[in-house]
Amino acid sequence: MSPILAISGLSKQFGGVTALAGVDLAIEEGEILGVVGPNGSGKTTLFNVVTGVHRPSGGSVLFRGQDITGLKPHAISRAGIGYTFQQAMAFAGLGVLENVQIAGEHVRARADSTANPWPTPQALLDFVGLSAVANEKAGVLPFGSLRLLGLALALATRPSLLLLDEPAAGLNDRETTALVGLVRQLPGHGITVCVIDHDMKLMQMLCRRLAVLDFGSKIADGPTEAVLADPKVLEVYLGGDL
Ligand SMILES: Nc1ncnc2c1ncn2[C@@H]1O[C@H](COP(=O)(O)OP(=O)(O)OP(=O)(O)O)[C@@H](O)[C@H]1O
Repeated sequence: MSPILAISGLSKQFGGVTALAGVDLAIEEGEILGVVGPNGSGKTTLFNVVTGVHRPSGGSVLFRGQDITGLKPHAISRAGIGYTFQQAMAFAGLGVLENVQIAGEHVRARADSTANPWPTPQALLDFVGLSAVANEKAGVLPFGSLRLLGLALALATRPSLLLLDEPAAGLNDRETTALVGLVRQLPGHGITVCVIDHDMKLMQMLCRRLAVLDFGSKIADGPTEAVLADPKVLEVYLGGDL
């Protein structure tokens, strides 16, 4: 089967800084792929280029065979790629349920008419465990709940590929376990996942495959345990948190 996302030779320069130096990466339909690498290795830039936040300096991104390179974020979202940010992006003054309603409002009627696992905003809140605070203002939610709301907002756009940027940053162990439980269910609902995180325990729990970036280049890509034992990867993390 062809990959849901095929990234080829992707590069991005910021002035004299090479954030991505010709990355090839395929994300297979139905998998949870992890992307790791030291600070500044290009992980967030990779997501930002795929989602249209930044235009690449070179290379291409194919989503289900369609060239989406350099399209605007709204067009990429409409094509079916969702994204959660490191900072939760809810409207603080609006209710939790209202936020989910708004996020789902501009979703195109899907041509493939696949069943929606969460046909209402309320069903999405049930899924992420925030029903009890549906009518609270988003701005009063504790940090962990705000992250879950971020996940609900991304799912409300009905993505078939979801990119998660450090979804567990700042969460306690209980919240992280809850998040892992939710993310693991996504492939069963037809949603492929690609996740960036520094927490290798989290990545081992979530991902069967890891890709490793270093200075904007992919230095490893394969089964999680093999990648974490790869001397090239160990060297990059020497003295780090592996
Ligand atoms: N908007 C920007 N303008 C200039 N340089 C940038 C910009 N965004 C990223 N960079 C640079 O590109 C390189 C890659 O950054 P990026 O944020 O993608 O790394 P990262 O792997 O996500 O890091 P972290 O793990 O710390 O989040 C870094 O050298 C960074 O300083």
